[in-house]
Order: sequence, then structure tokens, then C-alpha cells
Amino acid sequence: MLMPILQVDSEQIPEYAIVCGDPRRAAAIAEKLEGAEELAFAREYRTFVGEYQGVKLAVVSHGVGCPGAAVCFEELIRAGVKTLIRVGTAGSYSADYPAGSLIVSTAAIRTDGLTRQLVPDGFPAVADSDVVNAIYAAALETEGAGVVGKGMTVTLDVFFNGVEEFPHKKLKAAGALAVEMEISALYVIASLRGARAGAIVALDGYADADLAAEYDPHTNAVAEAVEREIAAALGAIVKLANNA
Ligand SMILES: O=P(O)(O)O[C@H]1O[C@H](CO)[C@@H](O)[C@H]1O
Ligand SMILES: O=c1cc[nH]c(=O)[nH]1
Repeated sequence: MLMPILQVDSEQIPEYAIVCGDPRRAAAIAEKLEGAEELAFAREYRTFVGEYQGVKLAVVSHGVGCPGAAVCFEELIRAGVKTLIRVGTAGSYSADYPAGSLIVSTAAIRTDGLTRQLVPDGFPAVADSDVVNAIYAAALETEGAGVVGKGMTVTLDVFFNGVEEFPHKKLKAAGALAVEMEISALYVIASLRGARAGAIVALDGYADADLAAEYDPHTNAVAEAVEREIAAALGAIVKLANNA
């Protein structure tokens, strides 16, 4: 069946998927696969399939923000994906995790609007623990591992501020490590549909206003961190497939 938004035949989609916001990052990940094939590029959704160390997987971009990303996650799970790993970027809340660090998201604080329209308040956006452990272990094994953290991330809808002040300080005080824009949708949808999910983000600067002077997303440290998180996600998929 042709998936209406991704425009891919669901028969071509394997059980594992790496998802990321940027279609160019999807292409960069696909370059690391054997026999990579681009199946479609519809809207912001660019879909590749291929193999990594004998495991078949899809690599799909989901764009920016929960509503668009949710469409991608839903269609992939309907097509038969059972394990999804998001490979993203995020802003850091802590000087312990400077730009170039990696964070594996164990859960997302839901400040987005999309999940509020899917599930009641109090419903957790939580990762699958096997997926988290596999990503974290693979991240520590990557060459030049750098700083790798594990913990709560925040998902919000806003990238450029309006007149409302976003509660970064409170969320940081509550233990959140970083902020991005799609993980809550991934975790809630995976829970609702019986799939398992995890996420790793490369930090590209500080979201905390007290640290923001150091913000520079265009550094080699960030580019290298993205390479390492790609390696971690691919390594995690191999670990998960071999333990299945
Ligand atoms: O790098 P990606 O995967 O797009 O993730 C982050 O970057 C985008 C904002 O620039 C948002 O999508 C955010 O979640
Ligand atoms: O959503 C995002 C992504 C990267 N960096 C940020 O500060 N926010």
C-alpha cells in the first residue's frame, strides 16, 4: 500500500528506522548503508532503505516540529516499523554539556501542542529502555566519544521566541538536559502504537539564556557530534537486532 504522505510502498519498509529532521542528514546517514536506495522525497519526508552490518533499515527525515514529524512516525509504524531512533540536534541547558556533546533522551517533557491532542495530561513521553541502553552503549563506543549524557529532554514548539517567556529555567531546575522539537511525539506515538523508540541529540549550543552568549551552531564540534550520533544510532540498531 502506498503511504499517503511519505509516498512509499509500505511493503518496502523494514522493521528498523532512523528518523531525523533534516532531509540532508537522512542522505548523509543513507550514505553509510550498503545498497542504499532512495524511495521517495515528498514534502520534507525523504525516505531511504538499505542495510547496515546485515540489518535492514529505513532512514527517513521528518522535518521540524511535532505535527509534521507525527505524520512520519505514524506512517512508518503502520508500515511495520517496530523500532525507531531519532538522530537530532538540541540546545543544551547545562555547561556540563557544551556544544558537541551527545545526550540520549530517556524521556521528553511534553510542552508541545501535538501530544496534548493525542493523550491526556500526565501521559508520559518515555523511551524504550532497551533502545536507550543500546544507543548509550553504542555512543560510548564511538571513536572520540566526547561527552555523552543520558536523561530527560524537553520538546517544545517554539524555535524563535515571541513575547511569552518559555520556562527554560524551571525545566532545567527539574533536571532536563536539553531542548528540541520532536521527541515527545515520537515517544507518545510509539507507546500508543506498540513500537519502541529512543533518541540521541547532538548539542549545537545553549538554550539557557544565562549561557546563550556561547551559542554557535556552525562549529566542527557540532558536525563531529552529528557524525558520532549517527554512528551510535546505527550501532544501536545492530545491537538491538542481534539481541532480538
Ligand atoms: O536537527 P533536527 O533533527 O531537525 O532537530 C532539531 O533541529 C530543528 C530546529 O532547528 C528541530 O527540528 C529540532 O528538534
Ligand atoms: O530545537 C532546537 C534544536 C537545536 N538547538 C536548539 O536550541 N533548539
